[in-house]
Amino acid sequence: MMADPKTTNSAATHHICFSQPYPLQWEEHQTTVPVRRRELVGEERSMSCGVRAQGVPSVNSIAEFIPGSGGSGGLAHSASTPSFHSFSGVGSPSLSTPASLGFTPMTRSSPAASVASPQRPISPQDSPSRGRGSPPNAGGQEDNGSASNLPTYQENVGGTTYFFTAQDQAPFAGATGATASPSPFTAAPQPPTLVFPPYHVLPPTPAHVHHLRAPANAPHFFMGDELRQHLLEKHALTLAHVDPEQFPDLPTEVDMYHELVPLESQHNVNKSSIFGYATSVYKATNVKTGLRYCLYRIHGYRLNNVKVTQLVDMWKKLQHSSVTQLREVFTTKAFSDNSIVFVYDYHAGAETLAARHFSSSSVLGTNGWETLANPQPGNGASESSARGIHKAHRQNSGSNGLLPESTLWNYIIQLTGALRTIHTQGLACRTLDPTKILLTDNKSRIRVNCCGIHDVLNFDPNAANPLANMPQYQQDDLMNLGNLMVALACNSYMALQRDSIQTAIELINRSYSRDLSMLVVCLLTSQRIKSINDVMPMIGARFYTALETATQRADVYESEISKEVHNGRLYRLLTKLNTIVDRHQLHMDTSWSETGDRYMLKLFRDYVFHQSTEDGRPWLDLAHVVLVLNKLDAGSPDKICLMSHDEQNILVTSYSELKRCFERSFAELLQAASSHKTSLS
Ligand SMILES: Nc1ncnc2c1ncn2[C@@H]1O[C@H](COP(=O)(O)OP(=O)(O)OP(=O)(O)O)[C@@H](O)[C@H]1O
Repeated sequence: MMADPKTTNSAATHHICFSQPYPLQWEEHQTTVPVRRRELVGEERSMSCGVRAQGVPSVNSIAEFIPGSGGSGGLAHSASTPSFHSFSGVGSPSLSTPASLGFTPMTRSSPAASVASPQRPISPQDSPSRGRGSPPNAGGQEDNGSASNLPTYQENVGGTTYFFTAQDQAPFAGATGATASPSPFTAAPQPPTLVFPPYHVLPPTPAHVHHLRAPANAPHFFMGDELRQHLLEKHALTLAHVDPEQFPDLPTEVDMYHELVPLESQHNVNKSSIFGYATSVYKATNVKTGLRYCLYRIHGYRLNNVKVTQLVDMWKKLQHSSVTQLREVFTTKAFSDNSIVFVYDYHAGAETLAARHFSSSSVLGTNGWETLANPQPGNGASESSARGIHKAHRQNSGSNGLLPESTLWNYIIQLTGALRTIHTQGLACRTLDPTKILLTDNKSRIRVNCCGIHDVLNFDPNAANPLANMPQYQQDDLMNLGNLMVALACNSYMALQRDSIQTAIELINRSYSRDLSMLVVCLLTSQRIKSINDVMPMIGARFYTALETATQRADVYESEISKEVHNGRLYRLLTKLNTIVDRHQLHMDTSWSETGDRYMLKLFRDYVFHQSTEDGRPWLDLAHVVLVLNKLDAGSPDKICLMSHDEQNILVTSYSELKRCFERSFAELLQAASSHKTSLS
């Protein structure tokens, strides 16, 4: 379907340039190209190649966007793709940051800031001009700031400094009789100039990430389902409340915390085997900051010496990614007793190692320990031993019901990292127990929990030096690490019983590499391991594996974030657009959203979201939405044809002009909003 060239007059096309000030009636801008179908709107791609944004669109180029005109029979714009090269001859639009549009930008760079004008490609050769006063360096090179932009050199001859350019150098050398030799000042080869896309578009997943995970159906515009699900679960848990009627004993406020949520199914009225007191754990919200914390309450404890604050302060300062951070300690009567509360960072969805690896029944039971400890013919571990596989290379894969060796090393590396920091600070962990180690972030991260509680509960006010026993406690940490590894490797607490430990070591010896069993034996006997630093050589190259895994994970996360960074920007754009379009009234003016800039934006909104195919079906194409919103955000000089609701007129404009309409309209809204506030106050 072609538009009739005869119906387009020059006066009308002049108005298309929008050189006249607003507000204008929309009819003043219109071309009088009659159209017959709603799908007639489209983008004028060809004009971006040479015609300036202020130029007059040719009738042919308008007709190019009429569906079917090219014989394709579909929507012309659905096939449109951005041509980054088409901007080179066109005046670059004045681009503004999202902040200038009124909202605080979330991203570091705005489309404008990061999109280099194609007319002045970014070159790393740029340097400050001499006029700015940077003194020339002897023998150095600097920009002379002249129009020719030739580099200037300096040379000191007999106390006189001569400045010359590379061009001058040959005659200069000749005049002084110097031998012609290759100049050390020869200008470096120019690196290729880069042409950046004129607006943000999401690049494909980086190849190194794509080939890492590569699920064939991974969403391209949004983060992967697995990560999304994981984050949503954490958000939900962080925001979860409990019905106060279900917990009538729960205080509404404890010190600076409220919205308490018990993290255990029932209060642990039995004394904790670790601390010797009854304990309760709650998620709570800080009243001032709204941040979520974990309150670890020790029932019926009366603090009677404030000297302990010295140790508490040391723990508060200690920071490590594998230690749950202690924030503060206070006593309270809010629970109708004397309780002491330790406030730690809250990690949504955290699970203890005990819950993960030793189910509640198996903590007391054997968890298959008997079978594993006394292998029968047919048991995988004994068979591999019989075949004489070299132990140094054997790695338990987990197929025999035991934990994979890689998991154990992963735990060892994180736990020894935590211990190293704790011991370096002169403290000791004292809680290396499966119930006091948290698994977070899809079970890949572990954190030592409840640090500092022992130090407070067992504080001796009469001790001259509260840190005097720390070396002994640090040795205990190493022993406890050995015990923890035995329990995890044997899949049972039973292995730690005095008469079982030898059998447990044999099982580890049979089922895991020699390195692992050596490490466990050394930890339990304190033979070769006198301090946590002695463990490091025994871990050896496995650090590289851990580093590699962490780096790969960081790569994947960065790739996922880069998808969402554009979504966040477009979300802000859409939010603003919707505050303008179809607004019922502004300053009691009910026609505000139907005239001038706002009318243009309304037609643009329809162009983005409400198009139909030739046979009347909704045309839904996310790529189209993303593309045109990006062009609007960057103020691209590309042309766009909008159609009136009565389908009688089309309007040719550019994204840069639409962006100006958008900014003016939103500024009006902002002004109206703030003036209203002033008048109210
Ligand atoms: N900092 C924290 N962030 C999130 N959840 C936590 C945090 N600390 C503890 N939890 C959760 O609270 C629950 C109870 O912790 P607790 O230390 O009491 O474990 P436990 O197995 O009940 O130990 P005990 O037998 O000594 O009472 C655990 O499920 C744990 O996941």
